[in-house]
Amino acid sequence: MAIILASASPRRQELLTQIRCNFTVVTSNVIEDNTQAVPPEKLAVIQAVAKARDVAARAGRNDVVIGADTIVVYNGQIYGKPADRTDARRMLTELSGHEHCVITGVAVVGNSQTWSDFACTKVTLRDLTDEEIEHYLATGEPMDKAGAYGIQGIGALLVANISGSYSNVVGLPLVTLAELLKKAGIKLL
Ligand SMILES: Cc1cn([C@H]2C[C@H](O)[C@@H](COP(=O)(O)OP(=O)(O)OP(=O)(O)O)O2)c(=O)[nH]c1=O
Repeated sequence: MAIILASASPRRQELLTQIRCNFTVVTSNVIEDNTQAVPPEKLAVIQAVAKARDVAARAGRNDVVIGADTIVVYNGQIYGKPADRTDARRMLTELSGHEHCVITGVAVVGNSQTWSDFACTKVTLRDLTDEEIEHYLATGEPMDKAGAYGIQGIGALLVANISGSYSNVVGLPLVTLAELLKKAGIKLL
């Protein structure tokens, strides 16, 4: 039995390493579509399940595959990874000074079964000046991150408040994941 992380995200790899989980990485070929007409929590779970199942189809029978999908939700809108710098600027301008939700769907696939769940963390960005947004864009950090910021990086300077799981914001809610892995017969602690 081996644990496979179906993710290209270095943050997810770091979080799994942090909890001393032995795993290998196989990236999925799933193309995300944040325009699907389903509630945001469901969208994140659907995409996490799709990523895990895509890799599970190519994995061994006894392997356990983890998939995840992170989105930001504010004012009824979904913010995924920005398309370009203009899109990142728009996201940061809209999120500035407001509380939003970071939702990560997680899926564990093993033994032809799927277990899935999501976590939701409330994050408030402080009021950002146009100059601060430009400086942050210039770091390049926003480009591969949902909502165009990374709480674990320079983006920490944008965050006024967080309520809920921190690892969820970084891309993998570890307590939620541990519960799913337990159902699949894997105890982390
Ligand atoms: C809000 C926020 C998001 N993120 C990241 C986590 C995710 O990697 C990314 C959202 O993109 P995802 O589509 O969830 O994941 P990904 O494309 O990076 O990787 P894969 O699909 O292969 O698993 O945003 C941070 O790193 N820090 C943050 O503070």
